[in-house]
Amino acid sequence: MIPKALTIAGSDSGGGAGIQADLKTFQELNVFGMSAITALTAQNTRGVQGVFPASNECVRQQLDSIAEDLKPQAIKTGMLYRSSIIQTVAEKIKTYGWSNVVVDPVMIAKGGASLLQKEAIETLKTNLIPLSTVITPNIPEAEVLTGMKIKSNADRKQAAEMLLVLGCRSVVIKGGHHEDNLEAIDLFFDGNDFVWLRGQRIQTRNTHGTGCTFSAAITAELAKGENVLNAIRTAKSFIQAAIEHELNIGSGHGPTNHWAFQTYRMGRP
Ligand SMILES: Nc1ncnc2c1ncn2[C@@H]1O[C@H](COP(=O)(O)OP(=O)(O)O)[C@@H](O)[C@H]1O
Ligand SMILES: Cc1ncc(COP(=O)(O)OP(=O)(O)O)c(N)n1
Repeated sequence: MIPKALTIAGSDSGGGAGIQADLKTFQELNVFGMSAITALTAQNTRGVQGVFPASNECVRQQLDSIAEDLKPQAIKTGMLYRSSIIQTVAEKIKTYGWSNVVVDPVMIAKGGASLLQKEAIETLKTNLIPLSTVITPNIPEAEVLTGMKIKSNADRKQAAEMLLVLGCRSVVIKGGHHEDNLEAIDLFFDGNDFVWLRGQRIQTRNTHGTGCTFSAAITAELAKGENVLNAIRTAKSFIQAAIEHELNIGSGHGPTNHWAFQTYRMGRP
C-alpha cells in the first residue's frame, strides 16, 4: 500500500513554506502527497506581499473530493487564516474520521505577516486542537495558546502541560526561536514523558519554512505507520539536514533544502 498524506494549508508562491514545502517533504519521505489550499499567498524569501484566502466552499469541496476517492493515512494543517476555515476543516476531520492529525498552529510568518486572524485563535483552541494527535507550536505560538511567557526549560514544560489540557494527544514545542546559540532543542510531551530533541543550531538566515517542513515530515512518518515520537525524531533529523545543507536561494530568508535528508542522512538522531 502506498502511504498517502494530506496537507491543508496555504500556498507559498516562493516555494519554501506552506503547501509547497509540505508536498516536497512528503515526496522526499516516499509518501504520496495531496493538498487542500486554504489561501494563496504572494510570497518570496523577502516576505509576504499578499494574502488571498479561499472561500469556505472552496476548502469544503477540496476536502470532499479527496475524501470521496483517496484515503489519507495522516493529515496536517498549516495556515488556516480565519475562524470559518478552521470550523470547516474540523467538521470534515470528524465527518471522514481522519486520524493521525498534525496541527501546526501557524500564526505569523518570519517577516511578520499575519497568517491567522486574531479572532481565529479561540476557534483553533476549541475546535481543532482537540482533534489532533500532535500539535507543533513554536515558542511564540505556544505563548499565545497558553497566555504564558516561555523563557526557561521549566516554562516550556509547564506550557506543554497546559497545551495538553486543550485536548491534543501530544505536543512538540519547537525551539527555533529560543535564544540558545548552540543548539535548537524541541520539547515533546504526551502526558507521560518529556523528551528533549536536540540538534546543533545552524547559523544561517535560510530558515524559511522550517516549521512547515518539520510538521510535514511528522505527518509523512505517521502516514507510514510510525508512532508519534519516532515520527518526530525523523522530522528533527529531516529539518536538521535541510537547514545544514542550505541552498542560498533568493535575497532574504531562503528556503531549506528538501533534498538533503535523502542525500546526506537517513537515520533518526
Ligand atoms: N538555526 C537552526 N538550526 C537548527 N535547527 C533549527 C534552526 N532553526 C529552527 N530549527 C529547527 O527547525 C524546526 C522548526 O522550528 P521553528 O523555527 O521554531 O519553527 P517555525 O518555523 O514554526 O517558527 C525545529 O525542529 C527547530 O528546532
Ligand atoms: C503559506 C504559508 N504557510 C506557512 C508559513 C509559515 O511557515 P513557517 O514554516 O513557520 O516558516 P516562516 O514563514 O516562519 O519562515 C508561510 N510563511 N506561508
